Amino acid sequence: MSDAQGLAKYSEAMRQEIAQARELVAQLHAQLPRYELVVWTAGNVSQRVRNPEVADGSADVFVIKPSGVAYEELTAESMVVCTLDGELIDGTRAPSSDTAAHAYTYQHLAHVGGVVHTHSTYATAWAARGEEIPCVLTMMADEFGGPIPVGPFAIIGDDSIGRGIVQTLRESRSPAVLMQNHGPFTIGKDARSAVKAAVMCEEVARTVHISRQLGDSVPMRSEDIDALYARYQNVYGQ
Ligand SMILES: O=C(CO)[C@@H](O)[C@H](O)COP(=O)(O)O
Repeated sequence: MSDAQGLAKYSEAMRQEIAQARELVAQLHAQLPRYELVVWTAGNVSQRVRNPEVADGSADVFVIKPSGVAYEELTAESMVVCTLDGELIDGTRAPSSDTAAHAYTYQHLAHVGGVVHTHSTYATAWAARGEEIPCVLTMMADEFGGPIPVGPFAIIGDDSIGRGIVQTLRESRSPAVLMQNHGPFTIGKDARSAVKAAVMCEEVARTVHISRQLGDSVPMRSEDIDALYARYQNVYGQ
């Protein structure tokens, strides 16, 4: 299942980048069950591969998992390659059912290099309530720069989910959005960063939920959130 030309129209350098992305995306998929962010075949990870021959990014592609394949069966070879229009250009199976959402996000957020979707329990419980996760932890200020916002309810099948992701994240520093009644989508400079955001999103969703059972959380000052975010994003681990 590929278009007539497949990857032949891309440079050798880009084909090597795509091969490396297949290896990486296959490995990163294993992190979703490892951190208990998905069950069965739910969830997906993708990474953009930029085409240096077209500066506006319109000729970029991305690597994503095939739809409905068990995590233990995912390999680099089984990963599929799509255009930013969501069209399959190389792969032996149909791409993820969330391909349109990933594609729309890459099309409209040029800085995004990786997208992840999970159904992690606590973050999805907040999504079921349509309630953003308030920024009441320094860990949230570090990673999300504020609350984790809720995106609109959208049914899979067209650009709706992608539009909801983009319109929500454009208004937030957060790399995670809780799509109402569905679950979290995360973005990053690459797929590994987006997977990290998905792991941290579930962690804080759980902690803040538990805190809520014990009483009211103590709000954080915006200036403290800003300072923590700036430190973590620009200094930590450098
Ligand atoms: O929530 C959804 C559908 O929006 C996905 O997480 C599916 O559960 C996984 O679909 P594939 O990536 O296997 O097509």
